[in-house]
Amino acid sequence: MLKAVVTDLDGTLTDRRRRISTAAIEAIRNLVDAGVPVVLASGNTTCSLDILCKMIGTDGSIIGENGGVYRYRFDGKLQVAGRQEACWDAYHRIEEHFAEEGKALTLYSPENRFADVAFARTVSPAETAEVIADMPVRAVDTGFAIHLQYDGVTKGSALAELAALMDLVPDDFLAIGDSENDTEMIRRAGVGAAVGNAVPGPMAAAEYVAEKKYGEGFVEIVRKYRPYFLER
Ligand SMILES: O=C(O)COP(=O)(O)O
Ligand SMILES: [Mg+2]
Repeated sequence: MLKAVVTDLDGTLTDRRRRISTAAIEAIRNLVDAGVPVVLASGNTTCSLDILCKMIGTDGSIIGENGGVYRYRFDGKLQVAGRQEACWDAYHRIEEHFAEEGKALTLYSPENRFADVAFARTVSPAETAEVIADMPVRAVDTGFAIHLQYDGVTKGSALAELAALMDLVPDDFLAIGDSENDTEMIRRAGVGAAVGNAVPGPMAAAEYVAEKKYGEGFVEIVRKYRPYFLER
């Protein structure tokens, strides 16, 4: 029996251009109205997730910064995991490395991040990962940005912590995603699923891969597993 949903945002509820699927929003509202909690789990910042939760109509439970922050409901305390200083050390080394090739990096909303460091995919994600291979920080390519995150911190580790705050366990969740940053969450959830546009990592970890892509894939997955939810 499933009790809650945890879903990625970019590439799962949105398309390549980050336009949100209205069908996916409807599917989330139907779940919420049936008493099924829906958690947004993203590489995005807390403030951007907050606006989305309000407008979609969830209770504000979120995982942000790829697991670096999480919070139960709007009025819960924001929990911060990992070590952002270590991510900044890694960032400075990457910055120097690419500066030698004449390439400057573009940071994404550093003023709103408490745990990770994110920047534009204007440099090779693989080369970025190599530059910091000996550091306790991983470079994660989401297809939308490159994120630097402290070892062991993932959407999956945050799911375990957040589930406890919700009086649940990861096994109670249906998890849905599309990118490398979703693999651990998909693996740890009771049921892990990937949308049709997913990259190989989360696809291999998923027990079900949707035929459809992006928001339509999300809706397909929710429909498939709807009978397994306990309505409250
Ligand atoms: O912030 C990103 O780079 C991607 O965000 P996502 O985890 O919602 O796909
Ligand atoms: Mg994504």
